[in-house]
Formats: sequence, structure tokens, C-alpha cells
Amino acid sequence: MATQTIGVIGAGTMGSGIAQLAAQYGYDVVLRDIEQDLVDDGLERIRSGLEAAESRDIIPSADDAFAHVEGTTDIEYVTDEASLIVEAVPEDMDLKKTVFEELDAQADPDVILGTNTSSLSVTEIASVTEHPERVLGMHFFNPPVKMKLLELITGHHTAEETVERAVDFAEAVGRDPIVVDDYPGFASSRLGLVLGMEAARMVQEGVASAEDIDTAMEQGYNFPMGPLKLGDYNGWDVRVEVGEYLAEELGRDVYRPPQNVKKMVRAGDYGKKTGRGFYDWDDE
Ligand SMILES: NC(=O)c1ccc[n+]([C@@H]2O[C@H](COP(=O)([O-])OP(=O)(O)OC[C@H]3O[C@@H](n4cnc5c(N)ncnc54)[C@H](O)[C@@H]3O)[C@@H](O)[C@H]2O)c1
Repeated sequence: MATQTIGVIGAGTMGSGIAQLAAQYGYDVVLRDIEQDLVDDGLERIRSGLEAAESRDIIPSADDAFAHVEGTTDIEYVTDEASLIVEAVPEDMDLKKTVFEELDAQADPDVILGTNTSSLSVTEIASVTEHPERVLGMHFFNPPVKMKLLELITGHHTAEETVERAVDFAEAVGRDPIVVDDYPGFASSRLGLVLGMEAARMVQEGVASAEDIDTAMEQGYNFPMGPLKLGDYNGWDVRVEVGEYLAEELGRDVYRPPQNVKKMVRAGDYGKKTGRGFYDWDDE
């Protein structure tokens, strides 16, 4: 079955970004959140994202692309319309299981169900469904329209055909897919978190400033962005949660957040989104 309509569950940062990406590449999109004002906020983000894309000549017409996006609070409308559904609700296992139970009960068995989880077990999310063979991880990066990587994660029961259809979709929306086994941290966070936590530990030990550690990795190792700046971008609140989770799951202390990071997060300094992390973002 060719994928024509993409369903997106959750109209937040990632959900609206994934919806915008699909719309930019000509798909019909149905976006669902739990309340109408959240749906409207998501639609507004998509509209302004599409307008920015038009102004940079990435798409010919924001209005035309936006005409393909619908918002709803009705999950059944999504399962009726879409042949591929990407879930992007908050990173909470119980919530994701509830959503997948609902999606699985209502969608035809040939509808693909992807989760945008950045760390949770895809196998466990799929365990609540009758058709785990059509469930996989579809880990987009933020912002989905700019970040090329799409990490596709195969759960214990994910079928080959599910992966093939997800790869086709990834390529159709201009992403670079990689296929990864369902294992804590997948292929991205498992390495990325080590660097981020170790760099923070180096600041704590007084080895060098955050700026100089980032410069070392940018200039010496050719990283486009140093690990501390990247952590500020992604939010240390989320990094701490993922780090603790990986430390438990993989049994390695290298993922544990050091005290300076914990203190920063306890003080509400998560990085760019709160205006301060290892860097001061107030003027940005
Ligand atoms: N933000 C990032 O940088 C990033 C990057 C990669 C992956 N992720 C993952 O993407 C997922 C979403 O993250 P986010 O940053 O977009 O979160 P967010 O908080 O911005 O958005 C989540 C949205 O889901 C909605 N929601 C909650 N329950 C719902 C339900 N039952 N049905 C429909 N909508 C529901 C919320 O109202 C909210 O609007 C998480 O699993 C996160 O780990 C996030």
C-alpha cells in the first residue's frame, strides 16, 4: 500500500515538525492532539514553518502545502485516513502504551505505526498491540525539516515489510534512514550521551571551559557543534532523564549526569529553551 496520508499523534515540537516535513514533500497530513488549542498551536507552527520554507525557495507555495494539513482531536479520524502514523506524544512509557493500544485497535493491520521515542524500548511499546509486526521506531531529530537523519528502530516483532515501507517514506521526504536494532540509546544517543556527560564532567573537574571543550571537538575533531552546546540545544532536563535511563539499562556509570548538570537542571537552567545552560542564550 503506497503511503498517501500521514497521521501524526501529538502536535508539539516534534509532531508539528514531522507534519510540516510530510506536507513539504506533498503528503496529506492529519495531526492530532488532545485539545483543540494544542492542535491550533501545532497548525500555527506548521504554517509559519511552511512560510519560512517558501521564503527560502524550498517550496513553491506555503498555502498549497498547508492546504494538505488537517488538525483534529479525534484519533479515529487519523486511523481512518492515514496509512502511516507517527506518534510524538511526551516521552512517557505508560502514555505511549495507551496511545499504541488505541491506534492498534482502530487502524487496519496494514497501517504502519511509528514511535518517535528518543530512548524508550520500541519492543515494550509494541507489546500492548495485537499487531507488533507493524510497529517500529521512527526517531526524527529536531527540527525534523532540517535534520537529515531518520533512525528507524526495529522492535522484536517488527516485520521486514514495515521497515521497507518506513525506508521508502524516509527517502520520499528527503531523510537519510538508518536501521537500528531496538537497544538502549539506539545508534545515536548511546554515543552522543557519553560525549555530553563526559564533557560536563570535564567542566566540573576544571579541565577547561565549556567554550574551549566545544572548540576542541569542533576544530580538532571536526564536529559541527561541540557536545556542551548541543546539550544546551537539546535541553539538559531531557539529557539527564535519558542518561539515567541508559546508565540503568546498560549498567554503565559513564551515562550518569555529573553534579554540575544535575544542579543546573534543578535550578531550571535546561539550556537554550530556558535561556541558560552551559551558555547564556538570553540574547539569541
Ligand atoms: N524535542 C526534541 O528535541 C525531540 C527529538 C527527538 C525525539 N523526541 C521525542 O519526540 C516525542 C515528543 O517530544 P516533543 O518534544 O515533541 O514533546 P512536546 O511536549 O512538545 O509535544 C507532545 C505533544 O503531545 C500531546 N499529547 C499528549 N498526549 C497525547 C495523546 N494521547 N494524543 C495526542 N497528543 C497527545 C501533548 O499535548 C503535546 O502537545 C518524545 O517521545 C520525545 O522523546 C523529541
